[in-house]
Amino acid sequence: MSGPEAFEFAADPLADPVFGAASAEQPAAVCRGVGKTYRTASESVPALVDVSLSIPRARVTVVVGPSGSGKSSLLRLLACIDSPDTGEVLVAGQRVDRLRPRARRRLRQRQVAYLFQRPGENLLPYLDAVAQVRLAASLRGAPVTESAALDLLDRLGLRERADHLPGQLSGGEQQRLAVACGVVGDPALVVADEPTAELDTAAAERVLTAMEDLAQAGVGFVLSSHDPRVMAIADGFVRLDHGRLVP
Ligand SMILES: Nc1ncnc2c1ncn2[C@@H]1O[C@H](COP(=O)(O)OP(=O)(O)OP(=O)(O)O)[C@@H](O)[C@H]1O
Repeated sequence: MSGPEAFEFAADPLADPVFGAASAEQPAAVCRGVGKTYRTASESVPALVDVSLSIPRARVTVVVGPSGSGKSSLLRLLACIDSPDTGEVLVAGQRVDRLRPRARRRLRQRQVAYLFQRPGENLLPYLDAVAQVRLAASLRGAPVTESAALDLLDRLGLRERADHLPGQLSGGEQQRLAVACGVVGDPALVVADEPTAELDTAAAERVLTAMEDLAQAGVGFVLSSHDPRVMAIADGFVRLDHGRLVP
């Protein structure tokens, strides 16, 4: 069989290994029976219904589905930005839904990177590229030397831009820099909602190649997209429709 396959997410997520110390075999994230409903004054919108899945490390997972199917809601839960109403979310083996706000922030800081669609929103305007990478690593509790930060920028084709501020970089370069900041310090998970939405074809392809390459080091990438170029780098898919997983 050729091409990416759906992971066996829904089959038996409870059969994952015991979630103790972080390990390469441990999934980057797991959802078990997750439900999320948005309540407004006039209605309740069930955005996710009984979602069980596992996001592996060292792979690119792409969340697909029609508009309003719950993709962004799922990514926000995985990124520890939001909490489920029912069920469990584990990131790097820790039950996110049980953590107090401070511990949840710490887990998010150490184990999760969230990339916004607009490249510039991922970066601090007053730091050059190498300083952005070093700050991201320090915030993750895993400081890196200037030379290690430069090596990472080199892998992303940004070595010559190391002393540039975000405003001096193209959108594609900014997004690759954001990917560098996302993966430095070895988080479990990099979450990106429509990461190529603001990029032209060439820039999108370079960002995606970088993600594909860096995933091999062990981080789990989870992306949502309607973009066939993003789907082309997927190792596996999560398909949603009306908030439910579809096979
Ligand atoms: N803050 C909110 N309050 C009320 N309803 C919301 C809120 N956020 C999302 N929803 C609703 O929840 C459902 C899922 O939304 P979500 O943004 O997760 O879908 P999506 O698949 O990411 O959509 P798109 O592809 O259009 O970005 C939709 O019906 C949406 O209208």
